[in-house]
Amino acid sequence: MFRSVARLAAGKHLLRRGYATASLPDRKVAVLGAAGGIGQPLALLMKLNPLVSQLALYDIANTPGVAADVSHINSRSEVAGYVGEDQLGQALEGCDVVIIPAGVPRKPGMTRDDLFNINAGIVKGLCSAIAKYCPHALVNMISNPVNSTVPIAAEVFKKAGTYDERKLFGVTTLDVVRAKTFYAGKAKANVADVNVPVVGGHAGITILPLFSQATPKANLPEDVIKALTKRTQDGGTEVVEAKAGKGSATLSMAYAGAIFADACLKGLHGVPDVVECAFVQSTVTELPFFASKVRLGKNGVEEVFGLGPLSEYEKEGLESLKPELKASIEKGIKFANQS
Ligand SMILES: NC(=O)C1=CN([C@@H]2O[C@H](COP(=O)(O)OP(=O)(O)OC[C@H]3O[C@@H](n4cnc5c(N)ncnc54)[C@H](O)[C@@H]3O)[C@@H](O)[C@H]2O)C=CC1
Ligand SMILES: O=C([O-])CC(=O)C(=O)O
Repeated sequence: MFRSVARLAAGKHLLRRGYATASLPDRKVAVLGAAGGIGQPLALLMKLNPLVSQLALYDIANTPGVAADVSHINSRSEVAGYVGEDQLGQALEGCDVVIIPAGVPRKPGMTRDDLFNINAGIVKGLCSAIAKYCPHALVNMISNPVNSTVPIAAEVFKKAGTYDERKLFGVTTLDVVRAKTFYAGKAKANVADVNVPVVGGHAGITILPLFSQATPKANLPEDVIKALTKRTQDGGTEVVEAKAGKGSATLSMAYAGAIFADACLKGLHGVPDVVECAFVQSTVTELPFFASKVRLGKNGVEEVFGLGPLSEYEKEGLESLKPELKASIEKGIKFANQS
């Protein structure tokens, strides 16, 4: 990701030794939940991103230490830690991008939806503050269940009169990261060259990798495609079980979150053809939110791409995921409007 920033800088004659970052615009990024398992490595990765000039690290506890630690890294951005609700406004003020990995993670035996009761309220509170302090920021929602937390955020923003569907994203990049890794292994391809779109949502069967569109092409047999699909859908559970009660994916999620935030920043910066999969407001199917490829630009989502040609297996997967995804979206909308 940072290689392409270097290319961008070089292309504009900004690069001599390292980044001529003084020529890059100011961009403030906040991480909400910055002291957590995802938040800490994500804070580190965002500190390394030359497109960030101010990095605000917010949590309900422990952010002063994380911020002091990360702030010693000799990269462009100024880091500040904010702790507790009293400081949330300051953390958010002037933000261009807000990344939300706040909330509880799964333990073995739980579904992402089992996190709803705690995380829905957390996300609702944070989004109310975003509507107040940085209503124009791009919001990258990581907190689970993403299939419900994104609709909750949309409802909160609608009520506040700040909703802009181009600026709200459920981060599904980890599904793409996993699909690429698993596909490269089976296709014997260089993982750096692999692309796999992943559409739908971010939980179990709602995660639909489109291996028929994977590049480079490998013509893998049907049973291998099915196993790859299942492994991608169960990728989160694989990590939850391996961590045996100590949480869910944090390091790979921080990596994925940093890739997606970087794409948002590149879009804001006017870099052309920035395309990532994300869970956004959508008319690609009859569901109001759906993950598919989106083009990012100066206003957030510039274009939501359709699904392209699907295999029979993917068509079946698409039909099977709709009822669950629809129910999760409706659950989020209902929660936001009743409480
Ligand atoms: N979208 C995705 O692909 C993925 C999403 N996740 C989700 O990300 C979330 C966070 O996971 P972890 O970092 O592992 O959990 P964690 O428990 O290690 O960290 C969560 C952090 O959120 C903080 N927090 C709680 N309430 C808060 C509030 N009101 N405001 C600000 N911060 C608050 C906690 O103090 C804690 O530091 C979970 O919901 C998890 O399911 C995890 C992996 C992948
Ligand atoms: O599985 C979980 O609970 C965390 C998550 O969303 C993922 O790793 O994809």
